[in-house]
Amino acid sequence: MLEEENGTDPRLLAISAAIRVVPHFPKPGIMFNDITPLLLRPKAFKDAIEIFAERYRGMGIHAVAGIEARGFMFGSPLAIAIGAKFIPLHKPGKLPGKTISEAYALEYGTDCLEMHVDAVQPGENVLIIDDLVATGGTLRAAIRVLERAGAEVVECGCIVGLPKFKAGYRINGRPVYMLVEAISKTS
Ligand SMILES: O=P(O)(O)OC[C@H]1O[C@H](OP(=O)(O)OP(=O)(O)O)[C@H](O)[C@@H]1O
Ligand SMILES: Nc1ncnc2[nH]cnc12
Repeated sequence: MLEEENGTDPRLLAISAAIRVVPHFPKPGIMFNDITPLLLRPKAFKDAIEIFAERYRGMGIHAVAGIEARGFMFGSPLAIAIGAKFIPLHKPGKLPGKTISEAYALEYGTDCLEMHVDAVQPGENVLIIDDLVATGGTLRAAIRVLERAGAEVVECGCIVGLPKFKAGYRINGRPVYMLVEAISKTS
C-alpha cells in the first residue's frame, strides 16, 4: 500500500477501489488494470485530477503531454486545471503535421508515439500523464520524444502503477509519481 493510501488521503482509497482488475486481458498472463470504472465515478475521477493539480500547480509547467489513449482522459482536464497547454502524444498516423516519433515495446506488443514538432518549444517544462505504468516503456518513449524536441520533462504522473514505481523511481532520470498501486499478479 502507498503511504498516502495508509490513512492520510481517503480520496486515494476511492480511486484504488474504482480500478477493475481483469485477469488474462488482452493476453494470457496479463492482469489488466482497467481505469474505465473510475471514469464512471465523477467524484473519484475529479479527485484524481485534483490530486495531480495540487501537486503540479504553481510549478511553472507549460504543458501536459498525454499519451494516447487513456492518458488523454486524465491529461487534458489536468492541463485545464493547472493552466497549461495540452500536447497529445499519438499512436502512429493520427497527426497531420510534421512529427517526431519513438518506437517502444509493451507488455503485450510494440507501438510508437508521435508528436507534432511544433507542439513544444525548447526549454518548456512538460509533465507527462498516462493512466498506467507497467514496464515503463511507454513513458520512456514519451520522455525521449519530448526531450528530443528540447522540452524539460519535470515528472511522469500516472493514476496506477506497478509497486516498483513507488516514491523515488525514475525513468530515464525523470521522476515517476503514481496515485495507487496496480494489481500485477495472476493467482
Ligand atoms: O508501462 P508500459 O508497459 O509501457 O504500459 C503502459 C501503457 O499501456 C497502456 O496503453 P496501451 O499501449 O495498451 O494503449 P491504449 O491506451 O491505446 O489502449 C497504458 O495506457 C499505458 O500507456
Ligand atoms: N497490466 C496492464 N493493465 C492495463 N494497461 C496496461 N498496459 C500495459 N500493461 C497494462
